[in-house]
Amino acid sequence: MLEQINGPEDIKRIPEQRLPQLAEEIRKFLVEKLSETGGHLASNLGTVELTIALHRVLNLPNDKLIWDVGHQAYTHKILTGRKEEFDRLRMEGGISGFPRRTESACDSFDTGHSSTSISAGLGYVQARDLKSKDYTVVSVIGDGALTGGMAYEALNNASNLKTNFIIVLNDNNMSISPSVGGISSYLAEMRTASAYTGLKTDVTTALEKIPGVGKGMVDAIRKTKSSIKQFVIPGMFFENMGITYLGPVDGHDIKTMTRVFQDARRVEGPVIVHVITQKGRGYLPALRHPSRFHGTSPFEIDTGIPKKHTKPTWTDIFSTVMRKMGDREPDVVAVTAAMKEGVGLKRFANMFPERFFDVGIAEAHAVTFAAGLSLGGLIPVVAIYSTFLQRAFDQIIHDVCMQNLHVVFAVDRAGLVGADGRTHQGVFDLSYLGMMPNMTVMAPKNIWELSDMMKYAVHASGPVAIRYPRGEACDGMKEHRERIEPHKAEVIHRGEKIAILAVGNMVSTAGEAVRDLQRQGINPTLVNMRFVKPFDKELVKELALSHDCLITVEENAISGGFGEQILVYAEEEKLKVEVEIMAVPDQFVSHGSVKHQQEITGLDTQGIVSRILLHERFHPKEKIDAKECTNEEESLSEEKLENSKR
Ligand SMILES: Cc1ncc(C[n+]2csc(CCOP(=O)(O)OP(=O)(O)O)c2C)c(N)n1
Ligand SMILES: CC(=O)[C@@H](O)[C@H](O)COP(=O)(O)O
Ligand SMILES: [Mg+2]
Repeated sequence: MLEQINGPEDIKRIPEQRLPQLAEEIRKFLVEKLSETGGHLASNLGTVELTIALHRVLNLPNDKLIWDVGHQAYTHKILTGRKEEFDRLRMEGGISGFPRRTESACDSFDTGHSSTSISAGLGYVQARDLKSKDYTVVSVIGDGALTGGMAYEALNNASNLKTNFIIVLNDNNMSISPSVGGISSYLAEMRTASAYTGLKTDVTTALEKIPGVGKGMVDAIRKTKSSIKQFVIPGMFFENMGITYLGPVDGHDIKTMTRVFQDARRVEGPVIVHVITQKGRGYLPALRHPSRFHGTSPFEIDTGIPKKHTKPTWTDIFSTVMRKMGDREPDVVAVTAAMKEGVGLKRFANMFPERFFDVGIAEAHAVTFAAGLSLGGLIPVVAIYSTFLQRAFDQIIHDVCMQNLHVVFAVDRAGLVGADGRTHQGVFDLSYLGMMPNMTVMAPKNIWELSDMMKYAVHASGPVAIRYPRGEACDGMKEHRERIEPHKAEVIHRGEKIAILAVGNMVSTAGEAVRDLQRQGINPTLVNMRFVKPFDKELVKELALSHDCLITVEENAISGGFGEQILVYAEEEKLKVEVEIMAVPDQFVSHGSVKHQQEITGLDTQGIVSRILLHERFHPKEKIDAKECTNEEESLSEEKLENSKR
């Protein structure tokens, strides 16, 4: 039946009784495709029927369907004519793992970060009404995403709306790990309440329909604040805010959901449809281990076991350091914003549950909460992905840096992240952290340095951030393990004329480039900066005197990054040295492998070599005389060329 689905209208042509079979075909398709490509499997297995029901009711692309986070929109992509693209899901040139307006007219809003869907949907609604347009707006938000503050700001704002706005709460009782906090308990209570009373749709609406009893009784119930009434009427929290509540509805029953969505379209005002789904449904390994299959690498279908065994990641090293730190440092506590597994705090959480805090998808709160922990005498280690820490920009400045509080930021996934693409690139942290007074920013070159930096950070004072990338950790350069001294860089190799100032993971890449260049008779100096802020000014000054050119290399946006700091410093100090910056150009970098992303941004070994070879004056004399130099510029791809011209 799946072959009949090639565009948004096709789902409406399938007879209703055949839809459950279609749902199973879609699940099989997803498991097969993702076993090869990897991707967000568990959430997508849970939203197959929900998506079918929504597509039966809505008219896309006229109606607007907004997926929160967007990691659960694979069935939506299949139903809107993109199933043939799944072989290249999240690969360079292939479809994104998230909704993209440039990919399809049926994608109404680009997502990737959590808890934005209600705000965006409400914006669409207000624009629709002001411009007298006629379309339905639906925001689909998960119970995990509903732990994010933005969702409440938007609900608060939506509550006095007089026209239709549908919010579907996709409740699978899971974030990446089990959902945490009060809202999770509240939703659990609603599920229990409905099971107890046997009520499957809106109680207040149902009562209103009873002649002679309805409205008065509903008003009385609405005014009552007793916990008994809360128990009897699921959704009272929303109803009290002026948002009609429908549900809970079985999120795998297409027929009932279709009916409820049709009802929801008739509500004049905001309406929440509470849908209960199962994360990982239909594939046993994902059902048993929904966190592990939240985002998966390619796996064997029979067992669910990953196809490729990887070396320890930077996150694994951080995880081990934190576990050991937990034993030795009783004041160290760990904070995550719903990413216990992702940031490697699971073992710490198991060993020191009272010193571990999962605050939900609430990065801004996590940081201010850590400020309080610090003032209370603890040493909080806040582990958040670089891209999500952007959410807490103001909190880091206002609540941590301004009070110069000792908070350690473990900034994971810093740099190019690969398959998640533009929404998740961690390429801004050196810029946004580097601009904050009092902040120390460090980046390790290898696993031992990450461990040493963590120890240094925990014993330091003031805010300290350590940034490290996604993926396999560098276990080379073990012989270079100088003690970490405040703000001091480490000279890896003394050469001449050119000095490469490399940051974090770029040190090993630059090391390879140096070896390559040495074979060509060029012998650059290589420095592991270690501290991006404050950086080693003494050394930079000394290198400026002894070299013609300083080349900075960082996996961060060019704007406001490390290179720009060096440039400004060189100007301020009137250093007679050329400064060149190698960094991520001023553009969003799409999904693909990290290797590809490094290539197109010029941040791979070859990119560094080519950049240095562009300077003919640094070539060995005999080579220039013999005119043996190849014109590297010609052999560069257009993208690389753009990059090297910067
Ligand atoms: C701001 C932000 N923080 C963290 C994440 C990482 N993240 C992606 S999905 C997810 C869990 C979402 O849970 P839910 O909305 O319930 O969807 P489910 O995975 O259960 O389908 C998290 C924490 C994110 N995308 N954005
Ligand atoms: C959708 C989302 O934001 C997360 O699931 C993210 O994709 C995880 O990324 P990692 O695979 O790097 O942990
Ligand atoms: Mg969920």
